[in-house]
Amino acid sequence: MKKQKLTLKAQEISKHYGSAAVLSDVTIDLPAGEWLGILGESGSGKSTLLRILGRFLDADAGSVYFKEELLRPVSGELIPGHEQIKLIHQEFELFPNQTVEENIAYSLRFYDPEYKKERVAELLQITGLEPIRNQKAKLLSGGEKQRTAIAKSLAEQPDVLLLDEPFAHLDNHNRRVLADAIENLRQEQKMSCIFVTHEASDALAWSDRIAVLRDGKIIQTGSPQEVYNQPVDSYVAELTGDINWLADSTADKKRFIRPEKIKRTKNPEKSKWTGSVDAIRFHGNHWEIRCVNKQGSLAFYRNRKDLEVGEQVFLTYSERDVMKIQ
Ligand SMILES: Nc1ncnc2c1ncn2[C@@H]1O[C@H](COP(=O)(O)OP(=O)(O)OP(=O)(O)O)[C@@H](O)[C@H]1O
Repeated sequence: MKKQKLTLKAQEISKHYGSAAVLSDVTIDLPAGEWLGILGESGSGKSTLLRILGRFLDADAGSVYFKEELLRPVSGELIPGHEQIKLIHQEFELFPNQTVEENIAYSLRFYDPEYKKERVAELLQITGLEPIRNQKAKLLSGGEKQRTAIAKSLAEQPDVLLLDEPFAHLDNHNRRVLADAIENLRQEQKMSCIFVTHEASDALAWSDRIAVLRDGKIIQTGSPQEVYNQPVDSYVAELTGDINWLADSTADKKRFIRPEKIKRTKNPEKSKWTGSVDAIRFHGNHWEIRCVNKQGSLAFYRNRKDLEVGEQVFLTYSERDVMKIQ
């Protein structure tokens, strides 16, 4: 195992709002350079956790360390936050009447003008904002605001970036552009990042490691592949993708399989599941075929539409791909 120092460490963080527990004993390790995705449903406590990590909110119990330094409580301080940990809120906090370039340059107002100019140009390029550098912030789309806020927060090269739902409310085009900007950041800026999301596909695509947050508790941490292929329970299995419960599941041993692991066979002797097509749905890059028999239903994917509703199908899968949860 690689010996690596942590940039950020949160230890046994708990937080209540009134009598409601929002976070319970949350422990998070962020090694230098890692992108950690926190995946959880709406209301699971993601934003609260980010605000505690960014020093905008105090936990009721637990500690946050930045490179071995225990962070002081934030309440009572005039300016919350931390110089090396930048939190980008969902509201972005840009100056509406200033241009993209002016918003970014503001973060560097105490720097040498020559350096400021170079750094702003670099940030505009990394985040793909160069073509709209002179656009006023109030006229930007959601995705452009998001990228400007990221560029502004990166200006002083913080060690840790905290992103609250970076892809929320973006159309496909803006998601693509932001994704390219993030890829550039990962490669060129070498910073650590914690981002929270309720979209499994974003967490799976962008994280080195994922922590699944459910009702304020971390219930699984692992690589995207581990969380997807070896979920600790049916909640994580269903949160991270489509699943088919197999009819031989029992109360104390549930068995399920992802639709992409199921194959069609023309040979009835090789079939593990026989039924008829009940519905066909087009998803752009694949077709979802939903089949039924007396025991239940099963969905699988095809990359072309070679079946009709009502048609009989023989399906097979490898026992290796069946996931089992006690
Ligand atoms: N200032 C507050 N006072 C009281 N309750 C709050 C406060 N802030 C958040 N909550 C509650 O705490 C819970 C967790 O909120 P939080 O915003 O951290 O969740 P989230 O996972 O980020 O949700 P979303 O994905 O919808 O933004 C929610 O039930 C929310 O209503």
